[in-house]
Parts: sequence; C-alpha cells; structure tokens
Amino acid sequence: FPTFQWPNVLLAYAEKQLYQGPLDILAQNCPVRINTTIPAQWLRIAYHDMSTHNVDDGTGGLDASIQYELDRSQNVGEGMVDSLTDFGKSFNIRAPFFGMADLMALGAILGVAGCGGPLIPFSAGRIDATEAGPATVPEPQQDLASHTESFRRQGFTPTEMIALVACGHTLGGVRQVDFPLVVTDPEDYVQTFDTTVNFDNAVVSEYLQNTTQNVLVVGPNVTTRSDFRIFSSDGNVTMQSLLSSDTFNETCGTLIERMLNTVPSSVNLTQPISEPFDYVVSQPLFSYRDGNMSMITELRVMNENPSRTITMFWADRQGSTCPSTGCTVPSKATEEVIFGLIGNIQGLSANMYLFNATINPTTSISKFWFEVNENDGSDVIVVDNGGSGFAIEQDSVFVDNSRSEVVLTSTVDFTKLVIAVRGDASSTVSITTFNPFANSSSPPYLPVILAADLQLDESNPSEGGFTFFTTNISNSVNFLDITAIVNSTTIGQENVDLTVASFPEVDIS
Ligand code: HEM
Repeated sequence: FPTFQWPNVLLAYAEKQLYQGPLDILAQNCPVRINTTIPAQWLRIAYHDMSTHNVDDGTGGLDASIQYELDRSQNVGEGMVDSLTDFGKSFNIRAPFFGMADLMALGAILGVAGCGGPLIPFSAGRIDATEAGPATVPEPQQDLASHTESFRRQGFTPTEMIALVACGHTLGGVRQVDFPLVVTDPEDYVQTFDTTVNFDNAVVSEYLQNTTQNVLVVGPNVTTRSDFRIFSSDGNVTMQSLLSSDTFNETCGTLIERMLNTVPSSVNLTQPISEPFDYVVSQPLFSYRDGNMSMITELRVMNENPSRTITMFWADRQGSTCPSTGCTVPSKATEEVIFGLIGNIQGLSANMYLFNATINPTTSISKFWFEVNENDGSDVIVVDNGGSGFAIEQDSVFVDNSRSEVVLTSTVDFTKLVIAVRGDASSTVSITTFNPFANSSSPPYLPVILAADLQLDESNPSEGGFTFFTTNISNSVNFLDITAIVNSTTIGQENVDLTVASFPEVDIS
C-alpha cells in the first residue's frame, strides 16, 4: 500500500470517502429506484455534466454546472434531481475543498462498482462551477456526424465514442414520460437498454445477436436510433471487441475514468486513488484542562494484526522535557476498520489505533511519529511521514475537544463550540463554518457558509494562560476555519474537521 504524505487534506479526505464514506449505501448491490437503478442515474448525470467540456479551449467538464442546466430538455428526468439530492442533501460529505463535482465522480465510481463493473481509480479536486455551461449534451435525434463532433469536442475519438456509449448504456434505460418520441407506448414506463440490471456487456452481446430491445437501437422511431448509428458506425468492429467481458470492463474502466477526470484545464486533480494508503493519521484533537494539554489522534494501519503494538512519540516545542528519543505513549485502543463497497471488493482489512497523549502545555508539542511493531519477527517500522514527522503547525489556537459540547434540546440540537487561545481576553477569534446541507428545496444545492465572531466563554474561565471563546453552531457543520488575533499576531487553522471530533453530549431538553 502507498504511504501518505501528511498533510494533504484533499487527498486524505478523498481516500476516506472512497473507502470509508457513507455514499456507497446507495450503490451497493445496484439498488433499484423508480424503475431504474441509483447507479444508472449517477452515471448519466456524470456524463451529462461532463458533456460541457470543450477540448479546443479547455473549458467545461465535470464541474457540477448541471445544477444550473436542469431546465434544458437534454437533462430531462427526475434522476437528475434525485442524484443531486443524494450528493447535496442526504449525507454530510461535501467539504470546502470537496464539492458537488467530486461527489458526482465518486458516485459514478461507486455506482459502477456496486453494479459489478470495473473498479475505477478516484481522483479529487474538481472545482464546482457557479453558472451553466453550454448546452452540448448529445441527443438521440441528432445524426452520427453531430455525435462524432460532440464526442471529439469532449475529448473522445469515434472508436471511444462507440465504447463509451455502450459502457453507459449497460445501466438503466429510457423513460416514456421523458422521451415520448423514443418510447412511444404510454404503457411502457421504462425500456431498459439490455436485459440485465448489472454493469456488464449484455448491451453489446444482445446488440450483436440482434436480440436487443434497446430503444435507441430498435425503437419504433428511426430518427432516435442513435445507439444503432453509433454502434454500427465502424461496421461493428468496436462492438465485436467488447464481446470479451474482460475487454469490456477494461475499456469501460479506462474511458469512464477519463470521462470523470475531464475537467476545465485550470483544474488540477489529485493522484488517482486505486488502493488505500497505509499509516493514515487522523487530525489531532486538543484540549486544555487542569494544567495539561491532551492530544487525541488515530493511526490507521492496513491489514489486521491482533499482536501489533504501536507507540506514539512526540517532540516538544522547546526541546526541554521530552528525552531526545521523544515523549511516548502506547496506543490506547484498537478498532477494526469497517471498509465499504470498494474495500470489500478488494478484500481489505485494517486496524485503527487510538492515542491519547498528555502533553506539558508549557513545552507543548511540535511533531509526532510512531513505531509500529508487528511482533512477528519483522523489523519495527518507523512511521514518521518520510522523516519529517507529523508537524503541529501551531499550538496556540485550537477547538477544545473536551470543553466543546453537543447540546441536546427539546427543539433544535446545536454544538457549543469552545476554542482555546494561548493568550488573554484581549484576543479575538472568528470562524467560518461550512455546512454541507443545502437549505434550498431545489438545485443548485449550495452549501451554507457562515462567518461568526466568538465571545468570551463565561462558563470556561481562563486557566493556565489559555482563554476560552465560544459560539453556537449547527450540528451539521462539518468543517471550519479559525482566525485569531493574539498579541497582534494573526494565527489560525484551516479546514478543521469536526467529523472526527468527539465532543461530549449535554442534554438540556
Ligand atoms: C450520443 C450519446 C448519447 C445519447 C444520445 C444518449 C441518450 C440517452 C437517453 C435518451 C437516455 C434515457 C434517459 C431517461 O429516460 O431518463 C439515456 C439514458 C442513460 N444514458 Fe445515455 N446517451 C448517450 C451517451 C451516454 C454516455 C456516454 C453515457 C455514460 C458513459 C450514458 C449513460 C446513460 C445512462 C447510465 C442512462 C440510464 C439512466 C437511467 O436509467 O436513469 N449515455 N441516454
């Protein structure tokens, strides 16, 4: 397994969503929704969103511009809003650096895998558009030359066009209400492209055997037989090659990956993630209380090993109290990691090791690292982030993990956020919070981003040189940025991950 170079918030988060995120619940076993499958809806929306790409000037691509394009006839169908609702309103997955477009790519990858298709590597870092792109989604009544030109503009050759359409049209089908000129019988709610629900090459074999019921091949309306014109455009040479299911899976995996990674030329994606990282450290959580600073963190280690022992080391900021070999603490608890859909397909296992270090607040901590002993005769492994250790950038402003509270009330629960500042009451603290759940009832589903100034916390009087500031935030906030001015110096933290925090609950209902 590759090791992870810390910190890289986007890469760590993308890997976590791929392997341990909640979205795969809607992809596992290719679940049915309104006469199609959720993965079919997700793959279609990803293609339509990407269709705005123009290789000639590097604009458009998978950028979630579809959120502003739903009134176009090209994008008809409730699958579009359903999918956006899955991504934007059902799970707290979106992050300031991980938007709707990354979620659409993740959804397509999980969907294809959930329906038994190839495992597609995931790259993240897409930037969400703030307005519609050009209306360039291919439509079934267009002729072959238009389709060939559309795919060229999107970055695909005529041969790749044939394969990509077959790869897409292995899932789902055509709805009568949305395409009455394609599916002409009003009794027919939906006409599936092939006889199997799964991601497989039945769409190809049934076409070549002339048993296909794909309405875009044999439908009553000759004008809308776009799949027929595309599939047969090279004398069926490409379709013949896809009769091998290995070739089908490989070709589709590569082409769908390219489709998902088609982004405006100004966007840089992360490296493709095709396996989990070994030795992933979770964001440390700090608290100051009774003369001590505590730091909680977790280390994920691939492959379960009940005899493995791990020690965490840290160096202090002043270089005085820790021995030269570092202060140490053994892991406190070990948990089995629950991998989702992709991890199960890859047969993965891992353990999570929890550390709770008590740190002298005066000498504090500058960096930490680990020694991993498998206790199987092999050498002890030093996990030190390629030699540099896992650095704590600053130790003077942090969300206090034991003073902050999740407050349960008889109406709306909220979080009382407490931020500790190494400084006096003249310090100021402000935050910007990110709530992934859109508060609009229809797309565009934009996250809710709010700024707030914190107040001195009356219930947490200053102690040991630390002053505590507070404000109440929604429980749905998953990330926040902190800016503090302490002794005229501005310090802060970006993308503080509240999903890994473990605030105590207080019931006042
Ligand atoms: C010339 C190109 C294409 C045309 C004219 C076309 C046309 C259509 C039409 C008319 C439907 C029915 C939609 C509905 O009833 O909601 C459909 C469904 C679908 N298309 Fe395409 N398509 C094209 C290319 C692609 C590509 C390249 C992909 C993805 C790789 C794709 C993926 C899908 C999927 C997954 C569905 C099923 C959606 C569902 O059941 O909810 N299509 N397509």
